[in-house]
Amino acid sequence: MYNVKTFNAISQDGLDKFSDKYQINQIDNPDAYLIRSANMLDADFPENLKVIVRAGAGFNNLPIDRLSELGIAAFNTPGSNANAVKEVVLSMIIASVRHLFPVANFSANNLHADISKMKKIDPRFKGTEIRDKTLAVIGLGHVGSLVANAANDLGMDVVGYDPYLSSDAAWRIESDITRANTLEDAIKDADIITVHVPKNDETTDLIDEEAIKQMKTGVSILNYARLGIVNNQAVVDALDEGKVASYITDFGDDVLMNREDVVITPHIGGSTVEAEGNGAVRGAKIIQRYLETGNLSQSLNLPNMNVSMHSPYRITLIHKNIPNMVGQIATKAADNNFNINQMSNGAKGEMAYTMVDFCDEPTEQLLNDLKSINEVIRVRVIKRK
Ligand SMILES: NC(=O)c1ccc[n+]([C@@H]2O[C@H](COP(=O)([O-])OP(=O)(O)OC[C@H]3O[C@@H](n4cnc5c(N)ncnc54)[C@H](O)[C@@H]3O)[C@@H](O)[C@H]2O)c1
Ligand SMILES: O=C(O)CC[C@@H](O)C(=O)O
Repeated sequence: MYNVKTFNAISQDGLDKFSDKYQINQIDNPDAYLIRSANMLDADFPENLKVIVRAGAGFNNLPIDRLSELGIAAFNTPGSNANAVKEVVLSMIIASVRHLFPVANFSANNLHADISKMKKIDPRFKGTEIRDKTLAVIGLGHVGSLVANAANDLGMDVVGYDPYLSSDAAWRIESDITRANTLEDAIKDADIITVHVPKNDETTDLIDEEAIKQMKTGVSILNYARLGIVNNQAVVDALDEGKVASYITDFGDDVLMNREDVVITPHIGGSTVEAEGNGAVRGAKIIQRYLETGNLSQSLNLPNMNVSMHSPYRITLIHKNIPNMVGQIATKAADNNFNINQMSNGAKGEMAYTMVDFCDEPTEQLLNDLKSINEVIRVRVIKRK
């Protein structure tokens, strides 16, 4: 029996995907965590924990280096909620240029007023169209590429910026979208700018005072990525100066409160029934595959590995990516008189992962010998079903 602990509200669609070999939230020392936005940066992880899946895209709530040191495989589910974010971002762009929030507030507060007269005297009620306006999309991954394509289809002139664009993402982007070589090139002529990058050291304050200086007066900025990618104080100063017209974000902050030129949503970009279902289902599949076969793909800290299990026993080893690990592992097997049926190894950054398949059941002696190899972090035995 495997044990899974969940954090946050995990969609039942995902929980239903676990087979009857899994117990959910029954014990405190589980094999797997399935989480959403729960902050794990300072968490203590139970000794038995082997895998943690963040159902969603952003993984800045996971201490990836520490998880690697503990031999815990980490995953996210990028793309599972990208369509949800695309839809809310496009809604917000249109709501912004048509001033729909102040207009709706006005109507709600003036039920008995003569609205047609107010329409003539209040210039806020005349919006603009998005067609032929320039949209800069910063980050063209799962979310950014969908936003860029959809805005392009609605007649916007779209400029994308992503210095690390993957070839998969490049294929997804419509050919008439302009690709900028620098952030400045992307934002300088934009009427609207939307950020879709991960939060990390490089992207913290990506949109700061200097970046705002390079923008056109009257620009609108959207941040549905993470708090801190846009420097909120710089935006507030630019709103006060009239340089920025509006700021729309999924991440509240004291400096943004009580302003008519700011719209805040409470981190709901990926909160749709479909998106939460997608993330939880993917999470449940990742956990079962990793626990039952050792195979994995697109982990945040370990290499891809996909080898069918033809032998009755498999040992998986998480270790440092240094010379002669495979040699030492093979030698320990030979010293214990174990014949290797299959052996695979891969590396990702400083981490490496080796899977060794045997006909015979691994002995305590073999396992202890493997654990004793310097820089081996975790040794696990999997028995074929
Ligand atoms: N509001 C929400 O609920 C919500 C939902 C989903 C995602 N997000 C956030 O949006 C981010 C993007 O999600 P995604 O699914 O598109 O992720 P993704 O990994 O598919 O795409 C991120 C893209 O950003 C690019 N990038 C990285 N650094 C960059 C930089 N300095 N300048 C320009 N581009 C850069 C990458 O090359 C990649 O193509 C997530 O990391 C997450 O923080 C928020
Ligand atoms: O899990 C959530 O509610 C938000 C997810 C979103 O921020 C993400 O990064 O995928």
